[in-house]
Amino acid sequence: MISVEQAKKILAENSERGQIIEKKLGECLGLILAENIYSPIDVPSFDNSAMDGYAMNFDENSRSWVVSNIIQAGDTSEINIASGKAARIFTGAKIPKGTNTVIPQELIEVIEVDQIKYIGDKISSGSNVRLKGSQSKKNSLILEKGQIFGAGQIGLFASVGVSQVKVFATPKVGFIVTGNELKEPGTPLKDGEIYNSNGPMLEALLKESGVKQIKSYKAPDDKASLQKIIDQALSENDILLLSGGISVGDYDFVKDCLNAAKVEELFYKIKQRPGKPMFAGKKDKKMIFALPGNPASVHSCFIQYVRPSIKHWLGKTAVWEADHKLKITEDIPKKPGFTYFMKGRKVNNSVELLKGQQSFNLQAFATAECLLELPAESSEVTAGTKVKVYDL
Ligand SMILES: Nc1nc2c(c(=O)[nH]1)N[C@H]1C(S)=C(S)[C@@H](COP(=O)(O)OP(=O)(O)OC[C@H]3O[C@@H](n4cnc5c(N)ncnc54)[C@H](O)[C@@H]3O)O[C@H]1N2
Ligand code: MOO
Repeated sequence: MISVEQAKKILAENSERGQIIEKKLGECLGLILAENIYSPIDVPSFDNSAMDGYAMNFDENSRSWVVSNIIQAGDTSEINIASGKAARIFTGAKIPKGTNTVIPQELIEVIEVDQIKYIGDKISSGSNVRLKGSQSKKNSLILEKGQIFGAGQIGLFASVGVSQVKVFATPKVGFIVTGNELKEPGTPLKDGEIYNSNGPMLEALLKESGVKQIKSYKAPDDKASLQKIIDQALSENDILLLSGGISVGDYDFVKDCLNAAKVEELFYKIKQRPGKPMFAGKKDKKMIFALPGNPASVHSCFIQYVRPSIKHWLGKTAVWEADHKLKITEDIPKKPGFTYFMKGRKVNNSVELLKGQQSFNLQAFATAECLLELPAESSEVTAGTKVKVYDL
């Protein structure tokens, strides 16, 4: 049996990265940028007006002008404004030659149809002009690789005209739930049967982790059927998860079947609670995680081992570290020798333990915000001690 730290080290050394592929900007939400992006143009690409108003060559001594032109946003013609003249102009429209300033229309009095007068006192030369290149200079670095795509990044790239970028491909992930006792929610239960909660939970965890191609499989506790499904799922996916059947019972066939499928073992059994009998393996570049069937073990092991491996695949860095170190609000007794992962909630910059920590019990996950880690060596962790915290 290995420690949590050893298990994470082995996975960090063996995790794979997705291929670098080209994607249309509109398909990049949630993906990781795999190249530095330089602006192909100046943005704005021309000096333009920040206000609806009037453009003129402003100097402190002149306060009235004759309006000679009207310039709309999108007008591409070359317009020259003579000295003493002004142009009626609108937000986003190109600043015409011969002008350097825009006065908003609220500060202008129209004396006659084409005669205007400035009635304010705050305007100076250059006011309300958005200069060429003031957002992004041509050829300047606008985003470094490794950033995740959200609306902000997509908006920025669109503004400089980038329509296609290099990103890390997302993995195809399959998960197999094993167990004769499983029924789907929405169907009646016989005594001795339970609802399959791991399946829907794993699907949601995968989606939350940024996986887009997900296949689910179901296997009975029968070696030949399980073998067939494992072989099929291995051929169809980059990452394979299993729930259940990895412990020592007479019907726990997952490990034997993975061996038969030539999955190389990275580790089996971790000194942790919950999730002791977890298995991780590899076949070529495919990652395989067999998660102990108890639902809270599935969730906890996913957060500790599967999610970081997926994030690494997606191109993220520093995926194995805790998100915070926070004080616990109460004494927590524990047995030394095992790392504990416990469901908690953040309160005033500390973390509070939730009720219902058993590995069959999913209630705490409904209100949990994080997992807190109690170190293997300690026998009791006293209130006020800072512990590692992982956001859910
Ligand atoms: N003699 C021993 N027995 C057990 C040990 C041990 O060390 N020695 N370890 C225990 C621990 S810890 C865990 S965790 C479980 C892991 O067992 P398996 O991975 O073989 O899982 P199963 O036996 O198939 O199921 C365990 C439990 O979880 C329920 N389950 C399974 N799949 C689902 C699902 N999709 N949705 C909801 N619940 C599910 C299943 O009904 C069982 O109650 O082994 C302990 N035993
Ligand atoms: O450690 Mo096992 O994962 O249920 O309690």
